[in-house]
Amino acid sequence: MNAPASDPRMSVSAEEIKRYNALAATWWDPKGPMWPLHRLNALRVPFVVEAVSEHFGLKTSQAPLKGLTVLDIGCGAGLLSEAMARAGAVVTAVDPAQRNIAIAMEHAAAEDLAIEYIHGDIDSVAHRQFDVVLNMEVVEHVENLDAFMASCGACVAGGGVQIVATLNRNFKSWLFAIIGGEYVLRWLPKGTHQWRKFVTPEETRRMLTAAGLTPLKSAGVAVNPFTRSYSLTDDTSVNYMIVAARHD
Ligand SMILES: C[S@@+](CC[C@H](N)C(=O)[O-])C[C@H]1O[C@@H](n2cnc3c(N)ncnc32)[C@H](O)[C@@H]1O
Ligand SMILES: [Mg+2]
Repeated sequence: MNAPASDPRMSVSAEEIKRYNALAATWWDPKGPMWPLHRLNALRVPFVVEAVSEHFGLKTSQAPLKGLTVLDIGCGAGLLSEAMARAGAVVTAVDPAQRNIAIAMEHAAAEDLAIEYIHGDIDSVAHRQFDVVLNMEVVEHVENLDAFMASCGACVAGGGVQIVATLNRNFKSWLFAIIGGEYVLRWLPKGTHQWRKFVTPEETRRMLTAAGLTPLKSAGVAVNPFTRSYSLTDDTSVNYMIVAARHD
């Protein structure tokens, strides 16, 4: 965490952390600035639960992920972490924005959910392995991405999975996510995303493979600007998710 920004292994940008610390207080307000993430959660939680259950051959039940350890890297104030804990997983969640972790801890306590929250970066869990690593809506905010992805991959236990969700980098994603999302519809605060930090599915697959994982499947995520609802699609040209596994 304290390494200088020029350190080629350092994944955290001070500017990003400042932005996310400022958003922490309203993180859990479904009508506040984080509302798109709340909407997205409604789509991705069932996707994650299904992909993980399928991979581990688990039967769907009230606690479909019971017994699995999950790392939620870049957890924010815990939207996905809490959903995973409710699904029965043993959750460790890490974020470099101190205020996010404070809000996350407070919220989980009020919900009576036991989640291990850590203020730190991927290095704070480098010595540990998990059945599931969730790396969702984070990589487009990270410095030195290859090193970050190598560290995330190393946290996946043998037989485990990682799910990466991010934004593709092409003309359409610039138009939709930056111009549409930040300037026309103004769903996201201006400056939320830097287009050059978006990652193509090919780049994500290459980094997953370099970390010893095998990409299994991918899905696109579409958003309807009128209903503001998210849905799964085969089109990965803007938002997408990739599931990858480490063989035993
Ligand atoms: C768009 S939010 C996504 C939060 C959460 N993953 C979700 O999808 O609900 C991005 C999060 O990534 C965190 N972040 C930024 N840089 C990071 C880094 N280098 N390593 C881990 N997390 C980081 C931010 O603090 C922020 O909480
Ligand atoms: Mg983002």
